[in-house]
Amino acid sequence: MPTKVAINGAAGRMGQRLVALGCQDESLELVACFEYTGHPKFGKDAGEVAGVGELGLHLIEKTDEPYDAIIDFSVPEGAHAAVERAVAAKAALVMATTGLEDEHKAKIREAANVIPVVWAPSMSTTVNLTMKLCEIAGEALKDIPGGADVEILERHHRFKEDSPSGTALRFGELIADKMGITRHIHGREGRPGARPHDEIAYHAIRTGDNPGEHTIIFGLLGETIELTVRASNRDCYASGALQAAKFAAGKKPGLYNMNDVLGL
Ligand SMILES: NC(=O)C1=CN([C@@H]2O[C@H](COP(=O)(O)OP(=O)(O)OC[C@H]3O[C@@H](n4cnc5c(N)ncnc54)[C@H](OP(=O)(O)O)[C@@H]3O)[C@@H](O)[C@H]2O)C=CC1
Ligand SMILES: O=C(O)C1=N[C@H](C(=O)O)C[C@H](O)C1
Repeated sequence: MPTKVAINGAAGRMGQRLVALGCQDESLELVACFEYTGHPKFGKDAGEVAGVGELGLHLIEKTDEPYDAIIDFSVPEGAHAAVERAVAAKAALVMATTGLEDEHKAKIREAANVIPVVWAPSMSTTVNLTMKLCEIAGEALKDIPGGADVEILERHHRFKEDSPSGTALRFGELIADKMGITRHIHGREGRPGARPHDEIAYHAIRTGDNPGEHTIIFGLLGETIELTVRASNRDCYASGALQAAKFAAGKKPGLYNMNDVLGL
């Protein structure tokens, strides 16, 4: 039986790619495409909005159709609504929206007591693999004589609303955990003085239509290692999210991440 999937934020940049890839995947069935009522494309056919032709699925706010999983790529308020929908439908939730406030995060954790939730700031295989590599680097360099300076650069399209990216923050958390770092700073200006080793600095670049890239620098005295991961388009995130929906549907309640989905 195909996994029945609903998409929240279906008219957005990511929502459109989920519709486009989802309608070609025989192992799943798109059953609902949600947007809020005031959206300029509300009521239109989601396939036409996504540029793949009419699918007979309209951008709606409510449905009586049952679904096994809901995927959310929207905004914090939309994510909040998706959690409520998932719990009410007893469906799995794939949470991809970033820039969430603490109250939204608490709501997701609470939902994981009653439904399966896959929650990750990046659904990309190569990003999640790079996170593993950074954990290895952090562990290996944590006590290196002279210290290793960690700087995280991220580059995204001009329309992105949250900074730094959720992915950059996750890279920082994972590395900080391995290296025992507690100070996180965002950019530098003025005369901050010599750089202490026990800090991670984030730099967010916004330019053009970049679908997302991250560079993690470990700077030593005399040598440097940099790990870069770059999306060529959004399909790496969309296909990861569809895979996560199939993974989570029917699983027992709990919080899962993309390592669980990808077997990393
Ligand atoms: N985890 C991952 O792998 C990835 C995560 N993301 C994250 O996903 C999110 C969406 O990104 P992107 O698609 O580029 O953004 P878009 O702004 O293109 O899409 C978001 C969509 O959600 C709509 N929306 C706004 N409010 C609601 C609501 N209450 N309910 C339902 N839909 C709503 C928006 O409408 P309107 O335009 O009118 O506001 C828009 O159509 C971001 O947080 C981004 O960081 C992105 C890529 C990968
Ligand atoms: O907004 C985006 O585009 C992206 N957002 C996610 C993030 O904030 O980490 C993931 C990806 O980098 C694309």
